Amino acid sequence: MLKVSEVNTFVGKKKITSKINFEISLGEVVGLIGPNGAGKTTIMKTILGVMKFTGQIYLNHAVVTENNHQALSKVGALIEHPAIYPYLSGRENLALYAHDQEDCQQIISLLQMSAYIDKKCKGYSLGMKQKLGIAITLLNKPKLVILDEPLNGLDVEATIVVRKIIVKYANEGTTFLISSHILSELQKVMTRIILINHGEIVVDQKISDFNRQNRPQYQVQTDNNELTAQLLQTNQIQFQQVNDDLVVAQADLFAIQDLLYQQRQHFIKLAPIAISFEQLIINELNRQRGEKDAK
Ligand SMILES: Nc1ncnc2c1ncn2[C@@H]1O[C@H](COP(=O)(O)OP(=O)(O)OP(=O)(O)O)[C@@H](O)[C@H]1O
Repeated sequence: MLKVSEVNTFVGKKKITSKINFEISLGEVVGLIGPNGAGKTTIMKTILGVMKFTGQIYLNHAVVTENNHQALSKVGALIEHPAIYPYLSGRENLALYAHDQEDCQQIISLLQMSAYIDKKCKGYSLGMKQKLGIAITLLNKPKLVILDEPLNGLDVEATIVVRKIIVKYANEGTTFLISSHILSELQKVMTRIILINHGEIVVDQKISDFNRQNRPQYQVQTDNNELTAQLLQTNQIQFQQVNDDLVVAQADLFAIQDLLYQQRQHFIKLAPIAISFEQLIINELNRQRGEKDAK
């Protein structure tokens, strides 16, 4: 539904992003992740046709250019601060965009804004404004919703409410492109990760593949750890002894399983070593830096 092809974005003559290529399908929740200044907001603004760029962007096969925003009619976006009129109530702000009262009321209820939606926005807290900004993006059954740091200023309950509404809309076919530094939250909703660094995409994977690939080590115990250690040594399979566990590479698991079977030994423990999602991202960025330095 969204195709970004060979996109370079410029501010004046300065190139901000380079050769950006990705495609997003219906109902995907894509987490756009990367360090400060990596180019996440720039990519989002480029898709919205408000940056100078080369390359092609297609939304449902219709082309987006700096001058042609026709294709964006079914796109909701919240980038930086929500555009809210302070002297109107939340409901009046929503009414400026809403085509359908019922749709509008449902969003107010789902985002739990009923208690303050008829009050003037100038009295809203940061989190209340942020929720209203998110509500505006969800009006009129959008096909694509772009959210830049949507959890800014949200408390725990509001964060859960927003998470649930994202999952609900995605299940109904809305596609999301979300950037957030709160990785633990993003991890709960995203189906795909795009990791960007220095204006380039360095990872573009289904989240399940990313997690699987990055779980490289397992803790192993067998019914005779001592013999197993000797067996691994004899067969030149690398391992570390950590307390009662033998720590081995995921890549060696099948070979280890075969050896144990031949020797009539059995696993009594086989557990992936859990690495936090934050750590996985840091590891990946460090790996990229290492590769760059080696060039
Ligand atoms: N208007 C501008 N003029 C000059 N440089 C800009 C402009 N907008 C963005 N940049 C530069 O482009 C790069 C990417 O910025 P961008 O805001 O896209 O990063 P980001 O990944 O969203 O960062 P953050 O996580 O801090 O929000 C940065 O180096 C930034 O300084």
